[in-house]
Amino acid sequence: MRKPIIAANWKMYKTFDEAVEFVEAIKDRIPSENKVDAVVCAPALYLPTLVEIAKETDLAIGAQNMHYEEEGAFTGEISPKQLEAIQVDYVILGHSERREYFNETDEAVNKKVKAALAHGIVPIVCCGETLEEREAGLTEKKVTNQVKKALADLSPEEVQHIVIAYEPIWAIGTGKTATADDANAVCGHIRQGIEELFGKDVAENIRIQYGGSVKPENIEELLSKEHIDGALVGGASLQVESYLKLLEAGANA
Ligand SMILES: O=C(CO)COP(=O)(O)O
Repeated sequence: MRKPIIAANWKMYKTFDEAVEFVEAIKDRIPSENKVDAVVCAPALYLPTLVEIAKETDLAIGAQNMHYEEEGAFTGEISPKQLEAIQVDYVILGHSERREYFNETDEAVNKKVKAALAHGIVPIVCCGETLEEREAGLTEKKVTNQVKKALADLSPEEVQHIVIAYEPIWAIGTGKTATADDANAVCGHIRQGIEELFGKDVAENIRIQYGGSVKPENIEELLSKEHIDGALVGGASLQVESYLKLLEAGANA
């Protein structure tokens, strides 16, 4: 059985004080690490502080993006080496907002995935279709292709450490959730694609999250589905009680 992973993606929300207050408020209320992996992916400039506060608790801290180079003349960027040095555990890669607004390509995502793994950071690799693609019946093709390109040239051993997040773009921040059955079907296709590329064991072990308007009211049904192993949550991860309810659902799934 795959352990659920519930990750908050705070995006560009919260001031420093609000972020600190949030992590202080939840750090001793996280369900056991044996039952659920709890992650908060915060704006980069808060990471060292949040890692320090969350130390010796069951909460892990993640970044929302990174560059693939170790270091260099890349003004404004943050490297995997820098994240590793402050003990960041996870990094979200290839989020649709980064692909859309910052021109992130499948090729760049692939380089970032390799760089994260080389630095012991778990990549949460995002994929998902637009509404037009869904209506044209292209969902599975789009999503499996994104995953295939993100994981290009990796070994089965490397792939099993990765987390995939299926986030239909039309469901992000819109209040529209994919039905649990639809989300499960796409996650099942992703798993199938991974089996074809990396074998049955990897496909059975890799965790696939659903993201897109996940909230305490719908998470249980989503997590009850065979191929959904967690959630990547934006809006509903910004309030303490709401995030804790999501974690509870993960721990009980
Ligand atoms: O993009 C998301 C998480 O990465 C989903 O955001 P919402 O939960 O706000 O729809």
